Amino acid sequence: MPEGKNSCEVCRKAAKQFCSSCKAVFYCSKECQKRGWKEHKNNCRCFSIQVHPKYGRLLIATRDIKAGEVLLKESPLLVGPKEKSSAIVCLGCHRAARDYRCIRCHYPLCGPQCQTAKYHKDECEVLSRVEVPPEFNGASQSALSHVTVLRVLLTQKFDHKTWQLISDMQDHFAEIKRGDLYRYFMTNVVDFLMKVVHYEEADEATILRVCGILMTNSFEVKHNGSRVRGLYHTASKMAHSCVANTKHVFEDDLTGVFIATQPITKGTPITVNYSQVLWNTMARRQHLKMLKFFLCECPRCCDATELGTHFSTLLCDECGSSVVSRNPLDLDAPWSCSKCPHVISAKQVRWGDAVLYKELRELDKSSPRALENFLEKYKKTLHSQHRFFVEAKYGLVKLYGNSPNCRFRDMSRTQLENKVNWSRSLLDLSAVLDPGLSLLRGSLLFELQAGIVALAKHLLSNDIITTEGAKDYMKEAAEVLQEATAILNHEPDMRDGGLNERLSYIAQELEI
Ligand SMILES: C[S@@+](CC[C@H](N)C(=O)[O-])C[C@H]1O[C@@H](n2cnc3c(N)ncnc32)[C@H](O)[C@@H]1O
Repeated sequence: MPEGKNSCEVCRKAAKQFCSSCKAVFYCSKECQKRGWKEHKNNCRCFSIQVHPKYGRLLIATRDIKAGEVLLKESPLLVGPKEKSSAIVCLGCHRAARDYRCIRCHYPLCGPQCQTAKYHKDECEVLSRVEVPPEFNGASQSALSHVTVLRVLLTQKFDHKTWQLISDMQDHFAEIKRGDLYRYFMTNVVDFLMKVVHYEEADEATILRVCGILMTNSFEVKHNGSRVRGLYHTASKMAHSCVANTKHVFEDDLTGVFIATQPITKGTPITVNYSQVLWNTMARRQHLKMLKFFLCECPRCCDATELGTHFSTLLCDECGSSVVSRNPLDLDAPWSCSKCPHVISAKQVRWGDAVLYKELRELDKSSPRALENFLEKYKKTLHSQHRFFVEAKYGLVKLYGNSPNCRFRDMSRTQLENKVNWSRSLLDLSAVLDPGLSLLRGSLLFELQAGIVALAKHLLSNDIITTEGAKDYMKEAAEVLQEATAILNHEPDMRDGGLNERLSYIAQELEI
């Protein structure tokens, strides 16, 4: 609660009441608060934008924030196709496009109804200058990457306020000019827009800057079942952390809703994870370096054990103990065993990582057997909480009981116990890497409650536990489900009947 002598924002009299949302502005009475709201509502926020010497602009909490609080709701400045995607989206509504093409520009639409859609209207005239439109069959994943860049460039002409807000965003122009992405952007976007689309209103440097702005600041947004990218003015100022304190969801109208997943203390940064929680340090840092142009040095990245989770840890060939990098911030640092003198070179570790990554990608993820075999095969190579083990176990937790290949009634006691035990151990991991009200925690709790009920049913029908014993399982399952529901209710997919649908499916499968 704010302290000291304060004056009313409206009439300047001494004031004791304050805005309960931002807690930064005072009023002497309810009447003054009502009168002041019209002006205050635009500034009523629980954070301020500050400049950090290393991170640049970022959001800092201006008061203590509770887990679950909505920090920000914001409409996008602009959305459009992703930089790379194998799915071709309709430029009118962003649903998956099939064979229909715009009668004017011949770019993908889902049907005549999207011909004049607001997203496509302005760009259509420009795109219709392309003499031979590119092939839009998903073979070229960047076939539509120039469209979003063009949408930004067109705001210069049609929506100057949006253009100003976007062009104020960080672009990492210098890094792009001297980095690996320069050629890629030149070929796929700059040359295409200048030489094929004959877009003459912007020069090479402006187009490259827009590529950099989109790369640095875009959020991935689900829209009409497809994934597109969107620019959000204030949210784009959030700094990255590999253990972030917010999550975000997008409403049907693309409003971004940013929610605190854990308590945030006044004066500390409000953060988002630009990378993936379930990637290990090597993968996250490479990804951030390549696409966001910085090397993360957060506590998780600095710690070879990834905050004690052993998410990157290998097992020693010689003695079976843990092997971790001597310096996780240096990609070339050797990895050494915690017990014996065995050392593995960074090159060997990277090679092994790439091989296992490929093997896991190529596995049939709908087959429990394939994932179980992977765990068996590498149990002497990877720590039980290594990223790839976690991926396989999480895959199995989601598969067990939820797939026609693996229905509860066909599962063995070991499989049911694994669903429960792995959900619990993954929850411990998520408490460190994605703490609080995260989607990961919500999903794991949901699977845990289903696993507990299924296991209880199995044990009861095989006379391993009594009805009294089964009640304890059900009591725990009910508590776990309550927490899962509270978290998952933030998710648009789950809120609108999705959660009930999943619960009905499980109840049907379990015949309860
Ligand atoms: C989406 S922008 C965030 C806003 C930006 N700082 C600005 O001033 O506009 C992302 C960029 O912020 C910087 N940044 C964000 N989080 C960072 C972190 N944890 N460490 C270093 N740089 C960070 C990087 O330059 C990154 O490319």
